Amino acid sequence: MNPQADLQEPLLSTRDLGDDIRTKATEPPVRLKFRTIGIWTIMTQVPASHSQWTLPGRSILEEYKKLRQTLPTVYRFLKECYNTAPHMMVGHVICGIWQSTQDSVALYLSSRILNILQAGITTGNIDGPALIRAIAFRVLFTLGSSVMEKFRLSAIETLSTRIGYLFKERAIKASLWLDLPTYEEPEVSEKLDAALNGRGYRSPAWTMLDTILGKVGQYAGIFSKLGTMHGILRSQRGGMLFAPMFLVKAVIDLYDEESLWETTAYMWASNPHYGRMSSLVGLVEKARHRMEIISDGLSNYIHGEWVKARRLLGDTSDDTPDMLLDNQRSLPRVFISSLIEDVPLLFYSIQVYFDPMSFSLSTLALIQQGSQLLTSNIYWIFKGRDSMLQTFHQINELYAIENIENKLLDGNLNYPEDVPESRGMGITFENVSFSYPRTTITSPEVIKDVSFNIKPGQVVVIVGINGSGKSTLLKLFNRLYDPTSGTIYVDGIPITSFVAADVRRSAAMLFQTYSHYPLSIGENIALGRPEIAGLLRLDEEIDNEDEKALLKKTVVIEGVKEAARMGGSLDLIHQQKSGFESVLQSSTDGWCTTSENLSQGFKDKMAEVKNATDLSAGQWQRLALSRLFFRAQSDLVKLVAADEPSASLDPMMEYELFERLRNLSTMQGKTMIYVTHRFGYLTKHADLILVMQEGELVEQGKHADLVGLDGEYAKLYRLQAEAFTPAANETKNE
Ligand SMILES: Nc1ncnc2c1ncn2[C@@H]1O[C@H](COP(=O)(O)OP(=O)(O)OP(=O)(O)O)[C@@H](O)[C@H]1O
Repeated sequence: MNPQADLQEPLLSTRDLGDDIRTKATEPPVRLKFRTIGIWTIMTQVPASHSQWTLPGRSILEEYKKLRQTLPTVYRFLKECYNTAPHMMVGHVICGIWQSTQDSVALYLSSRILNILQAGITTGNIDGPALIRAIAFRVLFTLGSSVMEKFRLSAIETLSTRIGYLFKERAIKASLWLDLPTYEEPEVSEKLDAALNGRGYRSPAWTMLDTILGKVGQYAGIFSKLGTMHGILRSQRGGMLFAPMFLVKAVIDLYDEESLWETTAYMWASNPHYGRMSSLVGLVEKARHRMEIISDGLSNYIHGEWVKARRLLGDTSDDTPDMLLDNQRSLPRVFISSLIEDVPLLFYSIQVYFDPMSFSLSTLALIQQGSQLLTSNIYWIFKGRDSMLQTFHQINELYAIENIENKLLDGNLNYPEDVPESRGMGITFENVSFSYPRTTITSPEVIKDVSFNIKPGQVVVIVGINGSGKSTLLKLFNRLYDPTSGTIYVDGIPITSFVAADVRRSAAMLFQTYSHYPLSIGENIALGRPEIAGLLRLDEEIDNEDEKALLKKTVVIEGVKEAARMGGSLDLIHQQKSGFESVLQSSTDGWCTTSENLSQGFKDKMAEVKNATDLSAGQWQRLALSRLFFRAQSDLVKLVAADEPSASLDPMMEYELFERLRNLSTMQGKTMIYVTHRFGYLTKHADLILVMQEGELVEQGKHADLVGLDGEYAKLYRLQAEAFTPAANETKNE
C-alpha cells in the first residue's frame, strides 16, 4: 500500500448507494447515502422517491402535520413542567420575553436620545430636560433588565433541577422495568440514554423546555423589533419598501447552508488512522492500563504507533462534520451572502443620494442596527423550525419510553402459590434451543435441542469447556430470555405461564459477571433481598423511636452477618474502617485548576475526596456469595444457582463453600445448580451432572456413571486428575 495515498485522502467524497433498501415490507423504501468528510463518514437516509428539490410550501405543510401529531404530548410536557414551580415558571417566561424584547426597547430609547442630539446639532439648541429624561429612561431600563436577568438566572437553577430530576426519575423507572432482550435492543438503549443523559450538560427535559421558551422569546423579539422599525420607518419615504429586505439575507442564508441535523443522518469517525490514534490515547489516559504499560515496557511501542498513525492521517480534519460542511461553501457563495447583508444600507444610501434631506443620521444608524438584529432573529426563527420539530419529537420520545413493551410476555400464575408445595424447584427442559437476539457469531444457536429433568431439591452440576453454553442455560432458568424453540417447565408447568417476577424471586442466582454495586458493603449483601434491604438504611428515614422498625432492622443486620459468614466475607468487613457501612468504589471526580504551588493540606484533601475503597477480585466474589446466601435465607427461594462461584477463591474457602451450598439442598431442600470447570467434591456428590459441548447436552448422569461411559465427561475429568497426579516417568525419577 502506498502511504502517500493515505496522506492525500480527499476531504470530501461521495458514495451514493443508489439502491433502494426495503427494511420491512410495510416501510417505504429508502436510499442510504454515504459520504466521507474529514475523519467522518456520514450516512443519510432519503426516501427513494425523494426528488432533489421540494417546494418549501409543501414541506412546511408536512412539517405542520407532523407538528400537530406531537402537540398533545408537548402540551402535557409543558403542563408538568409548569406544575413543578408555577410562580417561578411564570416569572421565568416573563423575564424571557422581556429579554428578547429588550433590544428593541433599547433601540427605541436610544432613538429618542439620538433624535434629541440630532435636533440639537442641527439647530444648535439642545432640549436639556428632554435629554435628561431620555437618558434616565435608558438607565432605568438597563437597571430593570439587570434585575430581571438576575431573577431569570436563579429561576433557571431551580427549574432546571426540578424538571431535570422529575423526568430523570421517570426514565430510571421506565428503564428498570425492562427485561433483558428489550433492554439490549440498540434502539431502546439509545432512547433511554437520550432520556437519562441527553446531549448537553443540562438535563434533556430542561433543554427541551428551554428550546421551546427560547422560540417564544424569538417570536416576541421579532414582533417587538418589527414594531420599533415600523415606528422609525413609518415617517420615512419608501420606508415600508425597506421591510422585505430584512428577509432577503435570512432566506438566502437558509437555502445556502446544509445542516445535518435537519436530515436523518448518522455520522461516525471512520478514518482508521484516527481510530487507531484514539485507541492509543485511550491506553495512555486510562489508569487501568498503566500497570501493563510499565511492566511490559509498552511505552515506546505506543508512542511510535501513535506517531505512525498521525503521519498516515495527514491533514485529514477532525473538525465536527457541521463545521467541515460549512467550510465547503465556495468563495463566491460566501461573498454574495456577506454582501446581501448590506443591501438595506445600499438601498438607503441611494435614497439619500437622490433626496439628502429626507433622512437624519440617527435614523440611518438605527436602521442599520435594527435591520441586523431583525435579520438575525428572522434567520434563527426559520433555521430553528426543524429544531423545534425535533424538540417536539424528543418530548414525545421522552414519554414514549414509559410505554416500551417488554419482549417477554408475562404469565399470570403466581409462583410458588399456584404449584404443589415443595421446598425445591423442579425444572424440565424439553427440546430447548436458543440463540441470543443480537449476535454476531457465525452459528447463532448456542443451545441446541437440550432436554433434561431436574427434580426438586437435587444438586446439579453443569460442566463443559468454554463457550459450551453453561451460563446460557442458567439465564434460561429464571427467564432472562425465552428459548427460541422447545419448552421449559417449572414444577411441571410451562415457565411462561408464571408471572416472570415471581419465578425470578424464587431463584437465587450468582452469575459469572456479578455486580460490584458502588454502595456500602452491607447493601452489597442485603441487595440479595431487595424487599428488606432498605431496612439497613432505616436511620435516615425513621424516627429512632419506632421500635418495631428498629427490631426489623436488627433482624436484617443479623441475617446479613450470617450471610457474610457463609460467603466468607466477614473478615474483610471487619478490616474496613466503617465495617458494613464502608462504601465501595465511590470515588469522586474533581477538577483542580493548577498543579503548581499546592500545599500539603490541599493535596491531602484532594486525595481524600478522590479516594475510593475497592476490593480484590476474590473479596468481591466473597461479597457476591454472601449476597447469594442472604437471598437463599428467604423461604420463597427454591432454586440456588451459581456460575463458577469459586474462580477467585483459595482452595480452603472453595471447599467450605461447596459444603455450605450443598447444605442448602440437603438441609433445606432447595434445588442447587452449580456451573463449574472444576471436577472434584461437588461433581462427586451431585445428583445429576449435565455435560455441555458446543450447545448440546452430550451426557447426563451421576459421576460414577459418566466416568464409566468414558465419553466427554471422563475425558475432562481425567485431564484434570492427571494435572494433580505425578506422571509415571516423574515418579520413576524420584
Ligand atoms: N449476551 C450474548 N450475546 C450473544 N452471544 C452470547 C452472549 N453471551 C454468550 N454468548 C455466546 O454464547 C455461547 C455460549 O456462551 P456461554 O457463556 O453460555 O458459555 P459457557 O459454557 O458458560 O462459557 P464459559 O465457560 O467461558 O463461561 C458463546 O459462543 C458466546 O459467545
